[in-house]
Amino acid sequence: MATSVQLKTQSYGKDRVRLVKVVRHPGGVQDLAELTITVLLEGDFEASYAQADNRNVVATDSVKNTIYVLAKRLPSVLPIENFALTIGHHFLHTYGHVTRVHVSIQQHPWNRLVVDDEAHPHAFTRGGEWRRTTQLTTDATLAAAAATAAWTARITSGFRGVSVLKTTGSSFSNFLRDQYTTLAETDDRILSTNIDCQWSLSLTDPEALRVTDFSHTFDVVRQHTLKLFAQDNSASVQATLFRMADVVLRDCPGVQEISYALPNNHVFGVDLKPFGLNNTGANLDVYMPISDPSGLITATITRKSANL
Ligand SMILES: O=c1[nH]c(=O)c2[nH]c(=O)[nH]c2[nH]1
Repeated sequence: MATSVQLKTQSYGKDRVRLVKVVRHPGGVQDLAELTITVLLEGDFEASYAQADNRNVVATDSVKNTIYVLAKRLPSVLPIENFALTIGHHFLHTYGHVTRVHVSIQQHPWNRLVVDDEAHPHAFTRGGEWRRTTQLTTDATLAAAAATAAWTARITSGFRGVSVLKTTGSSFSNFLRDQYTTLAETDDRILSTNIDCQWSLSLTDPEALRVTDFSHTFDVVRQHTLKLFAQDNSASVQATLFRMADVVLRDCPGVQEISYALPNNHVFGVDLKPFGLNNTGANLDVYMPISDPSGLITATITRKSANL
């Protein structure tokens, strides 16, 4: 039967693969990594959609198994960027009909428990709900075009869900006022957000990827972001976001561009006038956090190209 439709794009694989890897050092100290992983494949899979022909389909169950096998073979799954590179490399090279692999990894924080002032060798406490993240896309067609490189990859690093709040040092005024505006200007408010930050590194070849210290960059970007949040005399979430990006791009020459998504989790002063209480201005100290809706400020900041 002739058909007038065709597959435009596809990717498939396994989502939310959960993995814990323990590294046991001589002497009894053990390390722990907990990851959630997504692997999606692109390539010659049209027949599985259009002709119900599964011969080229690597079962998503096999994709999941492969992740565990690769984790077993490696001494460590950290840093997650290197594990993503191993996974991407594996699928691209094992299956000739796979032309592109997307790998996304989240690392859930576990900190060593401190017992009687000493770091415990094998007990941990969950370090909150934030996650370190990486996204990798590796592409065989690009590699073939480059001819010299065995393969190539685009990789981003980041973190999501880092919850921060400051009780002063934030204002919001001089914004557009029209018939829809009810918000009062403020020169002192609570600023609360969950930082979502992703950056890309300028990596040109597999060797650059291999020697990059992803964890050092992660530490520096996170520290700069949190320090700027605390110290900035914020005129708006937008202005603070831009300053965060500016300080990272100034101090990390390898970072090509950086994106933030910052919800503005509103925490408004409560009107206590009906109770004869002054809860405004210098007397404001009782607030009500609003769960929904929040503002959401997103931006990508990049380097100006040299010839601009
Ligand atoms: O920092 C802010 N930026 C906005 O765009 C905005 N809009 C709003 O209602 N409050 C705020 N705060």
